[in-house]
Amino acid sequence: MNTTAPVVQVENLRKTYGSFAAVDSVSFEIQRGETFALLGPNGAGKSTTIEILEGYRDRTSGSARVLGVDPGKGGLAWKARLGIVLQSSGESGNVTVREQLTHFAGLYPNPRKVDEVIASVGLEEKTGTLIRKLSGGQRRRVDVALGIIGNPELVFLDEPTTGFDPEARQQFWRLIRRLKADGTSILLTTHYLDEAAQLGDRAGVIAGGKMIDIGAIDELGGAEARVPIVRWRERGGDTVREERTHSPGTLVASLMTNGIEPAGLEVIRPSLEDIYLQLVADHATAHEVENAR
Ligand SMILES: Nc1ncnc2c1ncn2[C@@H]1O[C@H](COP(=O)(O)OP(=O)(O)OP(=O)(O)O)[C@@H](O)[C@H]1O
Repeated sequence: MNTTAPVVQVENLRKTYGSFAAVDSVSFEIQRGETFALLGPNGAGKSTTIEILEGYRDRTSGSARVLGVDPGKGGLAWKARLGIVLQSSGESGNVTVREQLTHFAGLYPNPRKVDEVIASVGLEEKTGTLIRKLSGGQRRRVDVALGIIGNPELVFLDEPTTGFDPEARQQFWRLIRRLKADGTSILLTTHYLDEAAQLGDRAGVIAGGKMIDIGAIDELGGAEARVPIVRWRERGGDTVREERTHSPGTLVASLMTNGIEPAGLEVIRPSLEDIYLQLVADHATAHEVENAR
């Protein structure tokens, strides 16, 4: 196993359906041990990209390597090194949680311990329950458990926490951090930007099949997108004032020297969600302008 080569290498990946490009010239890499979040609006091309990398979907053109192998040609030994949590689960079976996980553990050469995995997704109380009798969120936890039971080197998580309550989401984040600490590489898609910010090392934003930005989570959108906003009320007045500035301290100091005592002072840094929404909106505007030409 080459431990320095990227676990995922994608170059100019393209998937078309007739004249429609669902994925259009997408390139990115994921390094070993890295958590990479693929973000983007509904229909952007995230699942298509992931499904190509999982070997479930053919690509039209471009190159892809997953753990050094072309996913279109990956065999069983390659599949056993991957953990896959699909967007929608087919798990509604007439077997219990433990039976299902024990069955799947038996399919892998080096599985994790079933009880440990059940505990890590918080289903200890449900080990003997039929999967079809679980709630939607609990079933989703079974999907996640099935995705990691084989002790994979690389895990694909396609919207893993949809339907989780806040506590389950926190628990899931702890699980992902443990996987990360064990050196597992992760490709995650999520519509929860706080989830991407919590878990991701880097992220790529896809819109309309194209990668519109890629980078470290705390650098996405560039420095200008991260300028904080200072918001305050002038004492005695109701009007809320706000100003974008690179140096909030200097602004507040100058207000004070000018005799303005700012009440309810807040310094707001744009969240990943703010930055993401701006990126997607800018892309949509640019697209409209291009189409109008
Ligand atoms: N089999 C197919 N035939 C034609 N178009 C398809 C097919 N599968 C997907 N598409 C289209 O490709 C585009 C990308 O879909 P994809 O599922 O990759 O989006 P996504 O980013 O995962 O969206 P979501 O966030 O809603 O899951 C969509 O416009 C979708 O309608």
